[in-house]
Amino acid sequence: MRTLMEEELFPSTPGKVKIERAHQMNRQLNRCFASTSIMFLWALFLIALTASYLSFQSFVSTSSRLFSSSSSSASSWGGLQWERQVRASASHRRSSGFTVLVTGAAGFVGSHCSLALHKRGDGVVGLDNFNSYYDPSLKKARQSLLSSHSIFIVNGDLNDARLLSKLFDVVPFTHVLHLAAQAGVRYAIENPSSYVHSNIAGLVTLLEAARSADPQPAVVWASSSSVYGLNDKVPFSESHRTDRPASLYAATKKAGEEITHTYNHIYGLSITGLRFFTVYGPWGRPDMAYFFFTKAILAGKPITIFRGRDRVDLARDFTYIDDIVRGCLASLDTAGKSTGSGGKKRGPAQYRIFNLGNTAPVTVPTLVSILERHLKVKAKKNVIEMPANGDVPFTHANITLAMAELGYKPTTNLEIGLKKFVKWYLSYYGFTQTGPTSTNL
Ligand SMILES: O=C(O)[C@H]1O[C@H](OP(=O)(O)OP(=O)(O)OC[C@H]2O[C@@H](n3ccc(=O)[nH]c3=O)[C@H](O)[C@@H]2O)[C@H](O)[C@@H](O)[C@@H]1O
Repeated sequence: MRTLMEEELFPSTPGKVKIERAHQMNRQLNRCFASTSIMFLWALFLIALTASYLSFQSFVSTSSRLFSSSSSSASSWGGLQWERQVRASASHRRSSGFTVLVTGAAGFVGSHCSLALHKRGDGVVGLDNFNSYYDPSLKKARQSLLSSHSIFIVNGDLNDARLLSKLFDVVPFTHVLHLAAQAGVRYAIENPSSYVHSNIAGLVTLLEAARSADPQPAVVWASSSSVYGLNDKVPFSESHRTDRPASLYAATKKAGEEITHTYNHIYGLSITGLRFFTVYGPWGRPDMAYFFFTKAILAGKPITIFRGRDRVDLARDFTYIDDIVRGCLASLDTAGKSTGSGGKKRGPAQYRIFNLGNTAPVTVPTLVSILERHLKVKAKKNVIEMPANGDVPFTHANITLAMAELGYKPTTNLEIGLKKFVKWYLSYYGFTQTGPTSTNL
């Protein structure tokens, strides 16, 4: 039995009218088919477009992870949301404000400088690989603090050239404050390659990105008092010998001074190297003696005090963090512009090196007695001869140059500085060492 539809379309006895009607129906159906196919094609096109956008986004973030170096914490960057965060963080609030890329922004000096720059109205974008050289939860806590001031820290490694080039594409940085490094003098015996990775390879990757950037930023970076090595002329002056480093750490910082000179010479990058002298204070580094002595003294555990040959006490020109921050900001303020563009030097550029110290060395036993007083706990002390592991017997900065050119003038002595440190330490860790109790600076 045929259905009515079949009757209409395929009459048993062909006739003109029926054929005409059949053609009419065919045309309607064809029109209908044609519009459905167009809609179908449009739908396919839209689906393909969405799919390719999504896969591009995932490619960007996957490849950024793949190409980032072997930092212990997986980096993540890329995508529109990420670019928006970077741009927002980079925008300055004062007229002619700076736009500064701060490397090592979750570190001790980096977090303090980022906050100080932001507070005076400059734009700051941080970069940090959050490695586990020391407790990453302290780095995360510093990051939270910066984030509460709308400062964004990109999670990535200095050796990730694609990330650096992306950052310079997204933001025309006026300055780079390069503080990311593998720090610590004695750890170089245990893990020498980490110093080469961060302080040599990472530095070169950063300088490559900076010299190719348009505009080229001025670079201010952290060298170290350790470059004076076996120099025994005191106080240490920038013109003294620095060709006898006592540790691999010192050697990589010294190499950094030569490498930055090369980029200044060839590409016209404006360079300021700052030789920091044993920086200490709130939110400090747990690998440094004043920090882990505090932890041990509170826990009733013994501390080891190194002593030099002939029973001479070791001494350091301990420098308080706020003084160092002022020195860093003054260096940025007085930095000349880089002179290159399109990867080529257009004229000579500024190259400077400054000591940032306190000019008042204090012996390690005196440091310990100040801590005992502030903590109101007696330390259990083991005094041993300084092992041959990279240490130097003393440091003492001549800061005449920094005073003249940066207006640098340290104002906090070790007694006051350690009091502030202990206050922060107790509020952050409490007495139990179980974890943070506060995150206020
Ligand atoms: O100013 C610098 O260039 C360097 O300052 C510090 O290095 P350092 O001065 O050796 O600081 P600490 O590791 O805190 O040592 C301070 C003093 O305590 C002594 N110390 C260290 C550890 C220990 O168990 N016992 C001990 O007596 C050291 O010999 C040294 O004299 C930083 O750790 C380096 O990253 C930085 O570059």
